[in-house]
Amino acid sequence: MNILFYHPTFNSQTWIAGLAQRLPEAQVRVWQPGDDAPADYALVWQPPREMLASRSGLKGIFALGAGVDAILAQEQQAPGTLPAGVPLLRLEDTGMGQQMQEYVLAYVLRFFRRMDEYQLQQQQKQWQPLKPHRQETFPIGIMGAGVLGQQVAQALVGLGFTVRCWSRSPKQIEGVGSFHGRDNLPAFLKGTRLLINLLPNTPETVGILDLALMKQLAPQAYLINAARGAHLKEGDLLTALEQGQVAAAALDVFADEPLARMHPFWSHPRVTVTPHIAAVTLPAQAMDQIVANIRAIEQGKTPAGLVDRDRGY
Ligand SMILES: NC(=O)C1=CN([C@@H]2O[C@H](COP(=O)(O)OP(=O)(O)OC[C@H]3O[C@@H](n4cnc5c(N)ncnc54)[C@H](OP(=O)(O)O)[C@@H]3O)[C@@H](O)[C@H]2O)C=CC1
Ligand SMILES: O=C(O)C(=O)CO
Repeated sequence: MNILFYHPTFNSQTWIAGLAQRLPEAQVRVWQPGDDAPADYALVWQPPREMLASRSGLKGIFALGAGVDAILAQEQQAPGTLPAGVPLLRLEDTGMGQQMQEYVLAYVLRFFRRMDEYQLQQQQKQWQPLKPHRQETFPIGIMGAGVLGQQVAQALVGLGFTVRCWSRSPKQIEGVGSFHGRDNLPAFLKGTRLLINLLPNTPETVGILDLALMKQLAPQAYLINAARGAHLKEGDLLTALEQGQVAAAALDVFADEPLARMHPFWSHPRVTVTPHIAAVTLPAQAMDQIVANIRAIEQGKTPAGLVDRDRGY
């Protein structure tokens, strides 16, 4: 069994050694330009087109992350990047669920306890208690109720918040209100005081976080975007902040990353910027899942994390 590995920044030796330990029967190699030797599986993130194009014999391509928008966009821009008919798989959780719970809870509590405003008051040496928000009037809405969204919802319910989620198909999540489909998006948004985005970036969801959507939220709403920058109309958020429709935002992802040094988000008093760190790929847990999936495929079983290329996630 031959396995190819390519990631622009990860330490490839960590992955080569970890895969060899988990799959001793495999020969694992880092792809180099010009390498067209046979391979059964490829583990990739932002692969150069030549790595996989017209490569025959692949039984699976593993994206080294949860979101596959980038690799699907590569295929759109350079057809053949992903050989047709080869299963594309993504990481499902592998430690990203807990990280996302931590990230989102940090900002939910920052906004719910008005710590963002106390931080601004401190800069003015202002000793001024503020009227606390109350959970009864602070409903939280999560866009995306998949692997990450559900874990975040359960953590928030555990803290006593009222939580609703929005997904493509109906969901049954204990203690969480469920809305699905575009027709029910207004009902999901109505009254939502804090909105969390955990959607995949697809042709249906790109640009979904625009001013029209923000205006459907409760006044002085909060936004946490930990999904993709492509979801957010950045200028619309600045307008919503200026108009008071949005009180504050925590953003982990941006239309262009790294965020340009001159971007207004860096200095905006009501915007918090983090450098796409909400939930990172953890090699050990990722390799455990990938190896389990390889073994499933070898045994003719259905692996976890299969991507529907047409659907985009
Ligand atoms: N900032 C960061 O560090 C990280 C960001 N991410 C981002 O988080 C995203 C979510 O990850 P994950 O939870 O694993 O993904 P999943 O595929 O498990 O969940 C996606 C959810 O979005 C819903 N959805 C998809 N399309 C639509 C639509 N058109 N309308 C309504 N709902 C829709 C799905 O609905 P249904 O269940 O009905 O199919 C599902 O509930 C990733 O795609 C990635 O972009 C992920 C990891 C880290
Ligand atoms: O896994 C993902 O999709 C991420 O955004 C982590 O970088």
